[in-house]
Amino acid sequence: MKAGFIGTGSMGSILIEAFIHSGAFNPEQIIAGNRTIRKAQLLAETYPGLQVAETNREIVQQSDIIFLCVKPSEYKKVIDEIKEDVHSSHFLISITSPVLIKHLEEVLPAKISKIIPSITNYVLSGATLCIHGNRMQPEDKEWLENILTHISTPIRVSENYTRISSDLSSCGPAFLASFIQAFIDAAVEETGISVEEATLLASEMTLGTGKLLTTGGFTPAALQKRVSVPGGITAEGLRILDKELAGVFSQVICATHAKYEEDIEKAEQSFTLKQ
Ligand SMILES: NC(=O)C1=CN([C@@H]2O[C@H](COP(=O)(O)OP(=O)(O)OC[C@H]3O[C@@H](n4cnc5c(N)ncnc54)[C@H](O)[C@@H]3O)[C@@H](O)[C@H]2O)C=CC1
Ligand SMILES: O=C(O)[C@@H]1CCC=N1
Repeated sequence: MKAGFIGTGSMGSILIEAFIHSGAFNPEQIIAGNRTIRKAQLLAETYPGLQVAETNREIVQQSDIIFLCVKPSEYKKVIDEIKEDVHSSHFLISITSPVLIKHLEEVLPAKISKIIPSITNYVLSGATLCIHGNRMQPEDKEWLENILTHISTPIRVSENYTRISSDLSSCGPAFLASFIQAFIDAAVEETGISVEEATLLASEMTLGTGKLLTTGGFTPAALQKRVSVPGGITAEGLRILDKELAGVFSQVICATHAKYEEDIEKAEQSFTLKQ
């Protein structure tokens, strides 16, 4: 089986590296291309055997499964370029949330799924959201999710919940890192602890907390309760957080959803304009 990657920017590269490191694909099974070809060539230098394509058509012609890893604004252009080479036996995997599966199915005969990866997949962790199109048979869904299991926990979501699921799973690492950054900055400013030491402590804490919330059997609420010794110190800090963060995540979600609606509209226009 050959896997093709159109776009080797941030997420395309992360997926390729994660698939290789996890053993899901060996470099010889991968063909990749990018508008700035140097980015794909760098991957080939790191992973000998990985084939660099000069054109997107070449990627499609040589692949069984194609990962489309460009931004939504580039989708229509890429699809117009490759559509004659896409067959009903191809698997086409889109990794972007605002391009709806129905639009892709209207213009391409392939079996189509949308998967939303996360930077956490780089360390073979976190979720990959799976939204399968109508042509994906039960065995196709299982096959694709088996591949994704090498790098993540595949989780099926409804397309209606793509944005909020992606906020939690894919934007989440950046949101959490922003929270941790603020904690570290305050620690340094208030106490004089070194940035390095504060960062190490916060990072180890984050890893451990992630384990407690996944394999450790804790819910977020149970975890707060367990750490907050009655009459103790944690409760003093949580009191401030509860007060100051009230409503913050509602604002975050409203902002991501507003941008998402804008992107969906632009993507829809690109698909309906010049058919
Ligand atoms: N970065 C992240 O954590 C996540 C990103 N995504 C989605 O992945 C998609 C790509 O995002 P990034 O990789 O972060 O963006 P990026 O800008 O780093 O990568 C996109 C790549 O596509 C290439 N490209 C553009 N037009 C092309 C064309 N016609 N042919 C071939 N290559 C072309 C660009 O040169 C660039 O390297 C976005 O839709 C984003 O929403 C999804 C989940 C997480
Ligand atoms: O910022 C973005 O648009 C992408 C979507 C999910 C994570 N990064």
